Order: sequence, then structure tokens, then C-alpha cells
Amino acid sequence: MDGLFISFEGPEGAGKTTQIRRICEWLDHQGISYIHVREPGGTRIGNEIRELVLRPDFDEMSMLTEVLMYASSRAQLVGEVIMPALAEGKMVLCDRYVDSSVAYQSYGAGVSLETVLTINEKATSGLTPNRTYLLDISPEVSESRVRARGGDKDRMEQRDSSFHRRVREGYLELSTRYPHRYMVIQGDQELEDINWQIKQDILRLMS
Ligand SMILES: Nc1ncnc2c1ncn2[C@@H]1O[C@H](COP(=O)(O)OP(=O)(O)OP(=O)(O)O)[C@@H](O)[C@H]1O
Ligand SMILES: Cc1cn([C@H]2C[C@H](O)[C@@H](COP(=O)(O)O)O2)c(=O)[nH]c1=O
Repeated sequence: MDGLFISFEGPEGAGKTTQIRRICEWLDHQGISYIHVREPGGTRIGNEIRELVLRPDFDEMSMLTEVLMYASSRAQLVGEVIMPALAEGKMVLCDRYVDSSVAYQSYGAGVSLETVLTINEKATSGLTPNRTYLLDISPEVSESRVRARGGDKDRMEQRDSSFHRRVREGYLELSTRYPHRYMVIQGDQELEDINWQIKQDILRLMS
């Protein structure tokens, strides 16, 4: 039987990685078999693509190149890691997936929805998550968390506040378009409260 495929989405600093780590610890305790991957990345090839697509000095990168790079990393991840894990009945926790391309490259940067969806349909062979947790935070909270994290901003983090506002709106639109797949969680709640909501939902999905 195929395992559950779960994606985590949201703006920069929304808390995806933090929540996934806690869910992994919980799944370990429960003895539930899972894998945890992130995008872009998750494979040798994907990790190389990640370095390229996020390089802050690649100003000349065209939007089509950007869409194709995220989709290339995804195609490799789906074929090499995600599909085999699901076929073995493992749960897959994915830190970002196709909806990131829709939110960032389409809503944020203006690439047509049709282009992003067509390319990603090919890249994923149509594989869609069973559940998507959208950790929703305002651009102000996002900005302050990214600033507190320190370090240099990557190519996406460098984009202006209107871009990040459109990304957030894009995610919220996706959540209304796919209400059965999406669960929207306010990302500025206490870590433990968010974690509890996700765990309860995973238990429901597994029952
Ligand atoms: N609910 C929360 N309340 C306060 N701070 C939080 C919360 N969740 C996460 N953080 C903090 O916000 C920062 C970003 O969290 P995290 O790396 O998990 O976000 P992310 O969504 O994975 O970010 P990115 O997409 O940029 O990689 C971290 O410093 C983390 O400790
Ligand atoms: C998968 C995917 C990601 N992005 C953007 C979103 C973030 O700015 C970075 C990834 O960094 P993170 O620390 O792992 O969140 O890439 C995108 O624009 N399009 C995508 O498809």
C-alpha cells in the first residue's frame, strides 16, 4: 500500500523545518516509517541545483530557467526518492513541493500558471500530496524571522516585500482552490500548539 505524502508550505521563516523536525521525532517514537526531504534538494543532483538556483549573484537568471531548475530538482527527487518511498509504504514529509513553484514563480514573479503547472505535471508525473500544511505568516513576521536568522540573503530572500506579499496571497488562494488537501495553520502561534494540530491531523489521516 502506498504511504502518505505530506508537504509543508509557506513563506520564508514560517516554521516548516522546525515543525517537520518535531514531527520526525514524534514518528520515531511511534515507530512509524517515514522519510524527510526538502526542495530544492534531497538528492545529489538536487543539492547542486539548489546551490545554483539560490546563488545571490545570479541576477541574470531568466524566469523560465528558474522554473525549470526547481522542476528539475523536483523530477529527480520524485523519481529517485519520493516514489520509491511511497511504494514501500513510507510516509513522506516534504519541505516545499510544486505549490512553492506556483506561489513563488507564478503568483510572486508572474510566470503564467499554465507554464508552471504544465512543466511540473511532467516533472512529477502528476504526483500530488495527500495533505499540505500551509504555515501562514505575514510578510512582517517573515522578514523579522529571516533577519533574526542572520547570514546573507539568498536570491529569493533578496526579492522585495511586494513579491513576498504576492507569494503569501498565492498560497492562500491555493488553499481555497484545494480545500480538501490544504490545512492552513497560523504560523505565529506557539510552536507546541502548531505541532499538536499537525499531529492530530496526521493521526486522522492514518486512521
Ligand atoms: N511558531 C514559532 N514561533 C516563533 N518562532 C518560530 C516559530 N516557528 C519557527 N520559529 C523560528 O523561526 C525561524 C525560522 O523557522 P524555520 O527555519 O523552521 O522556518 P522555515 O519555514 O523552514 O524557513 P525557510 O523557508 O526560510 O527555510 C527559526 O529561527 C525558528 O526557530
Ligand atoms: C521548491 C521551491 C522553492 N522556492 C524558493 C523558496 C525559498 O525562497 C527557497 C528555498 O529555500 P528554503 O530555505 O528551503 O525554504 O526557494 C521557489 O521559489 N520555488 C520552488 O519551487
